[in-house]
Amino acid sequence: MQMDVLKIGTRGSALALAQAHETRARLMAAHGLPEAAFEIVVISTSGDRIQDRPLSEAGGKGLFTKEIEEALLDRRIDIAVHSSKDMPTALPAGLELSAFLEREDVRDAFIGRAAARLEDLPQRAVVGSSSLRRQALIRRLRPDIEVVMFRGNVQTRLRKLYEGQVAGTLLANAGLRRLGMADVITELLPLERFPPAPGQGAICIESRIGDEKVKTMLEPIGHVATAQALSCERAFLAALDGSCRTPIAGYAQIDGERLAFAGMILSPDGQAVHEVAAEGRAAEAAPLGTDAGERIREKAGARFFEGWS
Ligand SMILES: NCc1[nH]cc(CCC(=O)O)c1CC(=O)O
Repeated sequence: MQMDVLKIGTRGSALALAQAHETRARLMAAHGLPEAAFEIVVISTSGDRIQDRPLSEAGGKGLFTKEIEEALLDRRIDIAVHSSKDMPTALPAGLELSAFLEREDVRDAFIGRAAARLEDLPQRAVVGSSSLRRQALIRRLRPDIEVVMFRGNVQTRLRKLYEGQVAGTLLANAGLRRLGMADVITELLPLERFPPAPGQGAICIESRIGDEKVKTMLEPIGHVATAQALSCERAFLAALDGSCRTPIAGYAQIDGERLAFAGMILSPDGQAVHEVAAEGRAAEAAPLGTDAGERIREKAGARFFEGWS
């Protein structure tokens, strides 16, 4: 019998390909299918092409997903594999996040050259990061440190580090692990002082709403607790209006039927910080996240989100 090939869309970066291969491996194992039952389709996105300015200025998160979502809608691919962290809260009509793979470790990793630990860096050391959240968290902890924009893929960033352009950089532990590069890490940063970005460490799969064949395929590889955590974190982000110039952290932990969420927003210099906590039933993940987002908005005041552009 002729079998349909499931087309898996992904960006072409090493991390994106690792995530697509992991998804394919899980689908093969869950369904006893050969590799030939899948085709990995690499799609270049505007986010991959823009290298000369911060993405938050060029249009933000959607830049990594637009062309891939067009391919989904045009049926050139059947599923798209993404880092949840890079997904906008609003998806195009007709598409949904239909599965989340079990989450990796969510912590940020420090890769230091001048010192193994971030807090042991010399005064006024230069650290590279293009994440608004990481920049603000570093400055909050060490106002003397100079944070410089640091873009490019993981390999490029590490080369710049070892060439001596910076004394250290921060990357997601999850990404380094998926690349088999966790050995470069010199410190795993504690969650309390370095709360992760919403979605960090979780691979999500996007597909067409109503595609029953895909839904059946994905069912066994989806992880319920990760989906609940992500539903809370994405609702939190959406309630903050996705104001992509504001550093935002948010992390939901699931323990059986219970969910605990911690959220934080910061000024870019790390000196103004607002925190929010929520606890409740995992089944109510989304309303808990929305409520946390509304509460932190209220605490901070509308002007907090306008002051930093
Ligand atoms: N914005 C790039 C991006 N998107 C997801 C990850 C890491 C992997 C993950 O969080 O799942 C990274 C790189 C990084 O932050 O180090």
